[in-house]
Amino acid sequence: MTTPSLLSAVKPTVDEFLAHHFDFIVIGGGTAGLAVAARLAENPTLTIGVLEAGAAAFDEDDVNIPGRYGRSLGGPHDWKFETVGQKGLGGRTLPWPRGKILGGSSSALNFMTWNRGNREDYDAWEELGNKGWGWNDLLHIETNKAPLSGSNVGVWTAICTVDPGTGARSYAPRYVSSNPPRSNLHILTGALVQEIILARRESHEDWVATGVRFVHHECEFSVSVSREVILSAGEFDPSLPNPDDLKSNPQAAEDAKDEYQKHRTGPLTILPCSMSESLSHFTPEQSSIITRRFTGETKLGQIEYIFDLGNWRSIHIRPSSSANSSSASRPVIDPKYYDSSHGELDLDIMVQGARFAAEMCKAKPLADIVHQLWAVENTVTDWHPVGTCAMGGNAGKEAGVVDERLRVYGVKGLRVVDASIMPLQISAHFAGDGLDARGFGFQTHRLEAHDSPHIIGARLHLGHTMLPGSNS
Ligand SMILES: Cc1cc2nc3c(=O)[nH]c(=O)nc-3n(C[C@H](O)[C@H](O)[C@H](O)COP(=O)(O)OP(=O)(O)OC[C@H]3O[C@@H](n4cnc5c(N)ncnc54)[C@H](O)[C@@H]3O)c2cc1C
Repeated sequence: MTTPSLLSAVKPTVDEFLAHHFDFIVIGGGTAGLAVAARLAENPTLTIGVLEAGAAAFDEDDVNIPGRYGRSLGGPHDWKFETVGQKGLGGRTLPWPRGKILGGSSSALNFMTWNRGNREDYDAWEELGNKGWGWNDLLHIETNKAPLSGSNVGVWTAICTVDPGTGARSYAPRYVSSNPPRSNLHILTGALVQEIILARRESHEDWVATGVRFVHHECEFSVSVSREVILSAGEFDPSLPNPDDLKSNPQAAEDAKDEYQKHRTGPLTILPCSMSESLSHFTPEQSSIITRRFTGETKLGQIEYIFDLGNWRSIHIRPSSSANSSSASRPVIDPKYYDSSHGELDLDIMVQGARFAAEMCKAKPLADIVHQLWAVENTVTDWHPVGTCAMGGNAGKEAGVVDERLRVYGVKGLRVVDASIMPLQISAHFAGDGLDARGFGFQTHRLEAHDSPHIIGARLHLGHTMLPGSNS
């Protein structure tokens, strides 16, 4: 994993990083961030910088060894977010782990399952007006091997992101492991970006992103960029405040304006970054697509049954630890399980899924190995949130944050490139899968909800029964 090109790209000091003049700055060296950085670096005339809040952990067994998946949950490479209390779950809060590490959630945390959604998932994105995001455009695939050919209904074996040569986890830093090394790509780890610096373009309504401010070893730095800032910090950026707050507080808005005019600093220099709560309100176009999905007219999978051979006894989550940042700066994560206007529908899907699973479990061989059926109160997160900076499509900024080229509305030189841009949930893992992190002694059925408005493809895991002594 620690190839010479990777080592040369990761800068040991902030001074070495700041010695370069960047055309592009990528905020977040995660799953999407490193992919976009590597693609840009293929052009030798460009200089690209990546700022990643977490550490590089190339030689850690819990990261590299596939069989140790799940052990990093709740550890130093996890942001350790949690939802607010969920009314629909009897007030329970759920831990929402996200990767804080070079490689992002693909690195330390994710479970390496690799699959694709249904053709209809992507075509729905395009139908909303996001040109180029339909199945045919995204995947020029000649192959016809289900489930990779646009229909994931039925039974199939998922592909895993494990390197067949080394047997190690294959994750995002592989994007930047080119040979020969790319001398135009520079990565700084331990760099927490706190602000995207915006300036008003002369005689324009629009803003332009000119650089970013970040903290490294408790010192503050800024770095400018000649072309674009690319935000790839995942679905929940804990540091970047939400300028929507200004809308409900006229005095704060006035102060911010004043501060900006005098000093070119403050909240107005920060990008919009929606949270999932606002996304529970669908546009009519989104609602009509979602309604269609549940009428039985489509062949889109709604429930995923995972025959899971994992053993969760050794996995621990610290549910409410906030070791990394103050609670004030943490995002409010409220997926509104079983609670919003679509809550009844979500619950109905879960109940039907559980009933069907119960029927399946009466038949051998499952009947011999599954002991109990878990009820809805055991619903846990499935760790695939999307849509916090969604593509707006036909409805533009009324429905989202970026256009179909992932450019932030109203700001020049700023894009968002990560899972947050997906406007609707897909019926697949997208870089994953969940686990029962609470270490049940008896594994049975477990209900999991896709963490997005709203549940498309709920999961019901048919885990194995814990066998005596099987705690390796
Ligand atoms: C436990 C778990 C299991 C999963 N299992 C699977 C699976 O088996 N298969 C699958 O397909 N998907 C799985 N997923 C989902 C998948 O890993 C994520 O959806 C995907 O990695 C998201 O990619 P991203 O680029 O949007 O964000 P990330 O990969 O999370 O990258 C965001 C990066 O930005 C950094 N960052 C954030 N804020 C800042 C800041 N202010 N300054 C600097 N850096 C910042 C973060 O530290 C992180 O490295 C799983 C997820 C989890 C949590």
